[in-house]
Parts: sequence; C-alpha cells; structure tokens
Amino acid sequence: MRVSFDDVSVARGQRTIVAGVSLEVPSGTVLGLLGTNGSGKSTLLRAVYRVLRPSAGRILLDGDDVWRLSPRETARRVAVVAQETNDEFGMTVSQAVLLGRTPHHRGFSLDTAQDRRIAARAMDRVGVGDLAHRQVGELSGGERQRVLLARAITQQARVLVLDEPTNHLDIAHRLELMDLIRETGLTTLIALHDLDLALGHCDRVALVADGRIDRTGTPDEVLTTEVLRERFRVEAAIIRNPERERSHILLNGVVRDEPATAAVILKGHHS
Ligand SMILES: Nc1ncnc2c1ncn2[C@@H]1O[C@H](COP(=O)(O)OP(=O)(O)OP(=O)(O)O)[C@@H](O)[C@H]1O
Repeated sequence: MRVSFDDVSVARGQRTIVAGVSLEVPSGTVLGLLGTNGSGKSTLLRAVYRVLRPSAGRILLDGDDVWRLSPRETARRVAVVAQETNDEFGMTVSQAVLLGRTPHHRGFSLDTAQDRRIAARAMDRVGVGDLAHRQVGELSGGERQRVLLARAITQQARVLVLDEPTNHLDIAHRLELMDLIRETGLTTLIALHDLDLALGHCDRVALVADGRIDRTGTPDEVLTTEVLRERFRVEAAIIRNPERERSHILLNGVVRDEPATAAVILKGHHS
C-alpha cells in the first residue's frame, strides 16, 4: 500500500509543528524518519494513524484520505507500534496481542479460533510466545515493545508505523526487529534515532528538521558526514563494509561550539 503526504501541516495550539510535508512512500518501502529530538517525527506519524488531524494537507493510503476513512478502516490498513501505550498494562500478553484482531471483528463479536492462531503465530515470530500468560505490566521495556510488535503483526494491516521501536531493545533484538520488518514486506514508516540501524536497514530515509523534510534519499545519500555534523551535531566517519555491502557510522564525538561563541556565552554569564 502506497502512503502519500500531500503538503501536510500539523499545529498544536498556536504552534505549527509540522509544516508543508510532501512525501511519497511506495508500496513495500521501509522509510526511516530521522531527526533530532523535537524535530516533528512523532507528530508526523501521529497524523498517519489518526491521532492528530493535519491543519492543512492530506495523508493518502493508496489514494484514500486517512481522515475520510473510518477509524476501523484505518486500523485495517495501518498498524502502529507507538511509544506511549499503557492501556494494556492489566492484560495478559495474549489478550494484548489479540486486540490486534479488533478491526476485523463485526460489532462486539468474540475472538475466533483463527484469530487466536494468527496471534499465536505473531507471538512466536517475535519471540514472545513463552510470555503469553504474563501480565503486560510486569514485562521489561524490551519485552513489552516486542509484544506491541506482535499485536501490530496480528492486525494484518498493509502499512506499519513504528515510533522509535528500538529504544528498549538489546542489540540482537534491534537487528531482529529490523529483519522482521523487512520480511513482512509491508510499507513501513519508522522513526529512528539509531542512525547506523537506518543506514543498514531502511530503503529510504527522510531527514526531519524543524517540522519540515530537509532531504530524502537512500540512507547512503542522506547520511553523509556533513549532514551528521550540521544536522546531528556529531563528528563521524562513514566506512564501507564490503562483505555486507553496507556502510557504518563511526562516531567520533559531539561538535563543540566555536570557541568565539563559547566565550560570548561565558562573558554573558558573568556580566
Ligand atoms: N501537545 C503539544 N503541545 C505543544 N507542543 C507539542 C505538543 N506535543 C509535541 N509538541 C512539540 O512539537 C515538537 C515536535 O515534537 P515530536 O514529538 O513530534 O518530535 P520528535 O521528532 O518525535 O522528537 P523525539 O525524537 O524527541 O521523540 C516539539 O518541539 C514538541 O515540544
């Protein structure tokens, strides 16, 4: 399923947080949204899964405006792994994962044997099958994140939206998550802080800065040493691993303010 952003702006109160974003995400593409804290990645994603209505512009799923679809129809098309979900704390893992079937139910119909099979398969796939009877509220951050991914897979949507899904995951689970996303073949929008992961696992990346798309391209095109210095304030080298045919980022340190600027700040501080 293709996702199109057509001149999308999102305001919170008086402030425009996302401004005039236009972007095409072809079917089956894994798109990484990159950018520093507060640049607007989550806000943009929330507009896709119908939490924040754009103040201007449209988000289209295969040409259909998300905000003209019913919430249920959107949920059939878009599955979400978001940061702030506490609703399922009192549930068992299997109950939380089965929630992914809700958009496919008519009215208040109950889970079927097929629903339970789909959920069980998703839990096994992300390696939380043995947690099925545990309470979600008792799990570690990383375990919970994988349960949310199992729920998203259970939903059988064609677009997957993930907001910083790797922040609680250990290294192996990070890599597994990205491989799993690839295997699903779904159109995926994923906000990531781990730039090396983006470099190795995204088809395309979009750099978000001050609520706008600063540039888009393949990870190798976008993540240059200049961009890392100017947009992310880090000195880094990009090295090529010929065996894996991919690049890696070697971080050297934070870009320090110019001495002249620092002197002015110090002076201002003392006066
Ligand atoms: N409810 C709100 N009211 C006003 N401003 C908000 C609100 N929610 C977020 N913002 C602001 O919008 C901007 C973008 O926030 P957003 O969460 O989209 O950034 P982000 O790129 O996802 O950041 P991070 O990497 O830190 O998660 C920030 O400056 C934030 O303070």
